[in-house]
Amino acid sequence: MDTTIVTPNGAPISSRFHIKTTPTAGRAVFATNPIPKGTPLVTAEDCLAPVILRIYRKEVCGWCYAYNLGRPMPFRAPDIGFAFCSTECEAKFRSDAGDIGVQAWTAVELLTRKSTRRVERIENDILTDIDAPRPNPCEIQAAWLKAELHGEAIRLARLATTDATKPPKAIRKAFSTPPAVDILPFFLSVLLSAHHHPDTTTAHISALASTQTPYPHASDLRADTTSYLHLLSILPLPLLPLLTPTLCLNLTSQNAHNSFGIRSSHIAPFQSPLSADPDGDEFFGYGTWPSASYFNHSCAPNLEKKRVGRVWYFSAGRAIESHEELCISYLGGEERSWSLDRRKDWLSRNWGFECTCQKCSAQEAKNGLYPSETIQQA
Ligand SMILES: C[S@@+](CC[C@H](N)C(=O)[O-])C[C@H]1O[C@@H](n2cnc3c(N)ncnc32)[C@H](O)[C@@H]1O
Repeated sequence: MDTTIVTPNGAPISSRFHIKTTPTAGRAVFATNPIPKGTPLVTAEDCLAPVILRIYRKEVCGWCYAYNLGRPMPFRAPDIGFAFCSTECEAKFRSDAGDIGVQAWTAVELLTRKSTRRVERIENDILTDIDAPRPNPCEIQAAWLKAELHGEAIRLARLATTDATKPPKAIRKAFSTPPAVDILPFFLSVLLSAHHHPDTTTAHISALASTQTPYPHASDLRADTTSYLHLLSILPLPLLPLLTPTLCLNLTSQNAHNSFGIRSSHIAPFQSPLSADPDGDEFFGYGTWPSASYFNHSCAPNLEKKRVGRVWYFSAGRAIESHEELCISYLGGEERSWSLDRRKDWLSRNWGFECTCQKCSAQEAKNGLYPSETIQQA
């Protein structure tokens, strides 16, 4: 077994564990010494590319992701299209975005609101596409090349100072397709992070595991290229040099392997968020935390994870031996009790990998010996 120790950009550093390459599951985190149950291991505060789905924007705080069982958040910010649980959260959002970020969110909100009625067309698009094969790397490259050429025309049009009352042709052509309302914020939040933290953002994203075929359907690829063109058409000019097809494609490729769901967590009144279930049912968005992205999945995880606001906490769920791999579960709630076949199928379809965790490997070995009995119990 390959035992090379690696230190990817943005990965956590600790005396309790290190990151090594594995033969079957990319890089993984291993204990360097025995770890007692309950030991805190990683606190991930580096929330990157958070997306709160548009349909939840009024119910979920745009900064700390608080959720009050579907009731609207008390502080609405219609200019930027978010709602907040407190004025402090709104102030933190605005300060993190900076003036240029607030301008950018306002531009995205205007575009999204103007075109909400046309969004139905996107949904129909997805339905027609559902049985089509995943776009392959050549198709992906061709689509982005086409977008890049169209994008060049938009950049030139925006740089040319003109008094024309009508938007230039390249921009009108981009707007002939309705906006992908949940992709625009995904690209924009990373773009702002890259603008404010140029040294770390792209380095941390590029270090993450990625895939060459991140788009489940051709409509997902179209949504990305369209969002690129829409953002080029509306964002403040100083952000445009950072917005490139490479950035967008890298983001989507890495997101497919590293995003954490932002869920309701079933926080009942008076329940401490630390004791809530982080995989609670309601899925209202997702985000990437690079420092939390090196834990592989296990169907019998030895780590527990909790999200409190924008921070994920990872701790030992049981006593862990030296050299043991530290794993979380990518399955939520009841999915953890599914059969071996159902778990494997779900992980393969949603995450794109064949699970090689110890529990699955042991069950498969057993099934090889006694197939019909053990599949029922898995
Ligand atoms: C969040 S990343 C984990 C770190 C990753 N192994 C790396 O090299 O950066 C998730 C990816 O790791 C791999 N992975 C995680 N758990 C796995 C498992 N149980 N079996 C096989 N591959 C796994 C898959 O490629 C998955 O998409």
